[in-house]
Amino acid sequence: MNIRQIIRQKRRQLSPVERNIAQQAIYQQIFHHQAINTAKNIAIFLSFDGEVETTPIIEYLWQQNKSVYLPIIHPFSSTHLLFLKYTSETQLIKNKFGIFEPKLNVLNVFPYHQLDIVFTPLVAFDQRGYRMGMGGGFYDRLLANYQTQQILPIGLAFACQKVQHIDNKPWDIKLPQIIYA
Ligand SMILES: Nc1nc2c(c(=O)[nH]1)N(C=O)[C@@H](CNc1ccc(C(=O)N[C@@H](CCC(=O)O)C(=O)O)cc1)CN2
Ligand SMILES: Nc1ncnc2c1ncn2[C@@H]1O[C@H](COP(=O)(O)OP(=O)(O)OP(=O)(O)O)[C@@H](O)[C@H]1O
Repeated sequence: MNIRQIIRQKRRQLSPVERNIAQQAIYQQIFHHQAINTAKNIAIFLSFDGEVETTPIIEYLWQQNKSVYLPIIHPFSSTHLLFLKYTSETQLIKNKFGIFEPKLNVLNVFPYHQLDIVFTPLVAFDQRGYRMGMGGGFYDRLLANYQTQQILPIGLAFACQKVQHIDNKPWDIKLPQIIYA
């Protein structure tokens, strides 16, 4: 097994109690986070494969009148993501990876550079903020120029996903913040 598979398995194997305790601590950090509370347009993701459960975060953001967006795999350029507005009315369909995403309606596509916060999924991360994702390069491409666009990417993870050192490649982006517990 490679490191990606090992950490994915560790993440799936967290017990319900461990998962719950960690998630409550993560949610508390988010609910008290200055940049999140002052943001307007926030991209997040729907969890799969044992990722931190994002539904309570989304509920909180809706309550705070934030606009929430979810990634979809770009229909004509399958290496890129698009962000679509997510409301309680949004129709969800499973993408080719088995992850739920909003049904494409061009009216709901939101320009990436207008996002304030991008919650970023990850498989493994290190102290420096380097991350390893699912291997598609989606978030590395997406966030390549985040610093010039006033976007704040925030990684979300369990403590068991932290590793000593990510052997980072030239295209790997370093996350300025990772919320984990
Ligand atoms: N919740 C969530 N949504 C997300 C991501 C994520 O990491 N988490 N992504 C972050 O980039 C993108 C999806 N990236 C993915 C890349 C590879 C695989 C995957 O399971 N690959 C299979 C083999 C390929 C296949 O089935 O076609 C595997 O690893 O077994 C899944 C998602 C967009 N949406
Ligand atoms: N900024 C970029 N421009 C062009 N290609 C890129 C870029 N970032 C990543 N890639 C390509 O994507 C592929 C997958 O990258 P990598 O294994 O680092 O993905 P990952 O970080 O694990 O996945 P993700 O970002 O989707 O969570 C690499 O082969 C790389 O060539």
